[in-house]
Amino acid sequence: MSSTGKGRTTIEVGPDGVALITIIHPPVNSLSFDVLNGLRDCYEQALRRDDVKAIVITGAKGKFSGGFDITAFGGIQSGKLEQPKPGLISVEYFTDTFEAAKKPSVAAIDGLALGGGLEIAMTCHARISTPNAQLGLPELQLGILPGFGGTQRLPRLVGISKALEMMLTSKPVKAEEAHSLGLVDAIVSPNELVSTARRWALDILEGRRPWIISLYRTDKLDPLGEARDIFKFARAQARKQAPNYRHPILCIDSVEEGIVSGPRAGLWKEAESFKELVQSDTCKSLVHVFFSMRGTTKVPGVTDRGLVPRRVKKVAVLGGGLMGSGIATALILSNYPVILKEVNEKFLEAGIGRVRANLQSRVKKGKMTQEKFEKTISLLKGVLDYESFRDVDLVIEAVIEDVSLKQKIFSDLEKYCPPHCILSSNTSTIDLNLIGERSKSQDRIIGAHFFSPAHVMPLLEIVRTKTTSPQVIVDLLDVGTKIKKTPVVVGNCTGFAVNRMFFPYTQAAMLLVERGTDLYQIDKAITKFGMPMGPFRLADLVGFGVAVATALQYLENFPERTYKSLIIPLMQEDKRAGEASRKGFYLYDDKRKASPDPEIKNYIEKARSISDVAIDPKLAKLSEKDIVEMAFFPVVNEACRVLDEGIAVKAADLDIASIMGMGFPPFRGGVFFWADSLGSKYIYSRLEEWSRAYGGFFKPCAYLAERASRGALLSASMDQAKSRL
Ligand SMILES: C[C@H](O)CC(=O)SCCNC(=O)CCNC(=O)[C@H](O)C(C)(C)COP(=O)(O)OP(=O)(O)OC[C@H]1O[C@@H](n2cnc3c(N)ncnc32)[C@H](O)[C@@H]1OP(=O)(O)O
Repeated sequence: MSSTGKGRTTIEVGPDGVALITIIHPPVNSLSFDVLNGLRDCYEQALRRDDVKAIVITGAKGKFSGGFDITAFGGIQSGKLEQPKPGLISVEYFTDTFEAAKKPSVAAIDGLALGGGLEIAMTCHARISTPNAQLGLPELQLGILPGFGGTQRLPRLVGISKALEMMLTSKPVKAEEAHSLGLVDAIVSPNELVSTARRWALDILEGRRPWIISLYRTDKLDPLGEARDIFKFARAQARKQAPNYRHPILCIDSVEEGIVSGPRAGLWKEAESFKELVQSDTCKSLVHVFFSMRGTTKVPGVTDRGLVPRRVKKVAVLGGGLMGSGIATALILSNYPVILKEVNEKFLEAGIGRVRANLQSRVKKGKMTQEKFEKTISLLKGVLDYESFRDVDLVIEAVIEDVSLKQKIFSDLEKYCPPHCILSSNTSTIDLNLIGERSKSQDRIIGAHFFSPAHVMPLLEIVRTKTTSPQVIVDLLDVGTKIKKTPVVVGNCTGFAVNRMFFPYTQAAMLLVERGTDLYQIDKAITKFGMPMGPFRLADLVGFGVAVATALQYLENFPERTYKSLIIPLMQEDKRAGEASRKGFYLYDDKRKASPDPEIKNYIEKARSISDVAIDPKLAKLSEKDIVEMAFFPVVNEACRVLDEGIAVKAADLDIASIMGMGFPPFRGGVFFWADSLGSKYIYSRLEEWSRAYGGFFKPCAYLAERASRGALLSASMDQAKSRL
């Protein structure tokens, strides 16, 4: 096995005869190959030494282990790191060395025991944890399955159903639940952790406590017939929820193999599947997403200056509409006191009502207790004037998209808010320089663009102007993280990053329909590609009003590449406004179920004749692949412009923005990651071909042309791209 030179494992033998093995690999004690080899060496030493009677395994600095070292996947996938032969770690190390040892071992778990971390703990003969421990097998979120025996041991410790739930959702359980499930044997305070584990290990040795080998437990397993039903149900659910994923099915298969043919057969099945999945495109994409998500808070020239985020103690939200109330909900859910300002009692009441309803829906779903509801809503205060703005640290303006109204608000804010207060706008398209035109506080004006519904959607687009101070960006990044959003910092322009990328997608769909492609086929192909819904279903959901307002902004700013379609305006004339009016591209019943509407063809024909567009026989029978490419290559093209203009700092940020803001399938790694898997040359040549046939909308931008001419990656930074020459 190759070495990565990362992390180590120490062994210390106490006078009680217990060897304490500690995993040391900051920040999360991940299991690099060095750590895994070190662990085996420590175990072998402990087993060899006569002065060692029992073993305790723990992790340094309050973390047991965050699992296998995810940075090693890149090396394995590119061939730079040799992938160990199947079974080396799960069978030879974990099963035949650790678990089968003639000396008992106990895991002392503080903080995290995730993935391979929990898998080590499950090979021990008992597990003691602190109250704040979290235990789980989140491997599926990376496109793999637990590969160190987790698919075999977890079902035997907590039962098949619970184990499948934990693996398929990737959600960890907290110590208390782990204890009630039997995954943890005792919970003790952090300062008693290691001493309790030591005693426990000696108790096992001396027969005062049972010596349990998890792999061979059967008491929690359902009888075979019932188990088969559980597997059948789990497979059906997995296929329904993630039809593009193979790894959940392979995970279920491994668990089933262990139940049907015995745990050793299960271990081998798991090992073979792990080997296959590590090399899959899904794993490559999801690992890229994992690191890219963590990279969005690293902004050169901003987060590398040693600035410490200032504490935001009170926030004001202006406007209690859909966005404002969602934003207020997100803030109070993370314990920020919020004042919500509206223009009159009626609107204020409606705004507060929306926040209450957002929280109530959590109570109904069992995600929030009534007591917590009361406590959370008490953080919200409604106001009608600016008097209580004198001590706010952050304002988020979320009124309608009206430039002069926003300008007035920002000049008012300057009068009432303290000089340190961050002045942000939730605008989704309007240039921030325009909004702040009548204000002198240019350095503290920033965009805080949330996505609807704001208390649910995970992305926060932080928009900086040329004058926004780095301190203000750092402050908002901190608030974003605290309210559990993934913040992406972008530059100021019409539509910022997400909407700019998104716009050509809907336009391409309109262009295709006007030239003969079936709109329901388009939605079907795009959904199959992995988007949560197709462009037409989405336009219905968002509402045509929003679609038209955005289109106008684009037409004004990017006329050369805005495709003008009349389909939506014609539908609006007939009071079709999308799902809210029960009629859009689809018809909606009482349960919001969408069905195709035969009348749609009339609007399409009318739009075609007014615009003098003819049906193109090629486009009338496009393959699903072509539909996807014609809808998304214009998105790639726009993403290249966004990057080239410096609106985004790095391509990976746009990958995250596309996944979290547009719903781009995470298993494709984001818009750039996907584009690079196809190659810049190919994308360029197709866009060129379409731009000759269908006009400037498809014209590849200079950045794309330049990268294609060199065969360079679209995502590579300038330096990287040049070094490929
Ligand atoms: C064979 C086995 O079955 C396969 C496996 O074990 S696969 C790995 C399974 N484990 C996981 O999926 C856990 C992944 N990690 C996480 O979910 C979260 O990082 C966490 C809950 C451990 C910690 O979360 P949090 O405290 O918010 O810190 P977070 O910013 O995410 O991570 C801190 C740093 O540790 C890194 N890190 C976290 N887990 C890591 C891992 N398993 N390997 C390598 N690096 C890891 C992060 O990239 C980040 O690095 P950075 O500071 O350079 O950006």
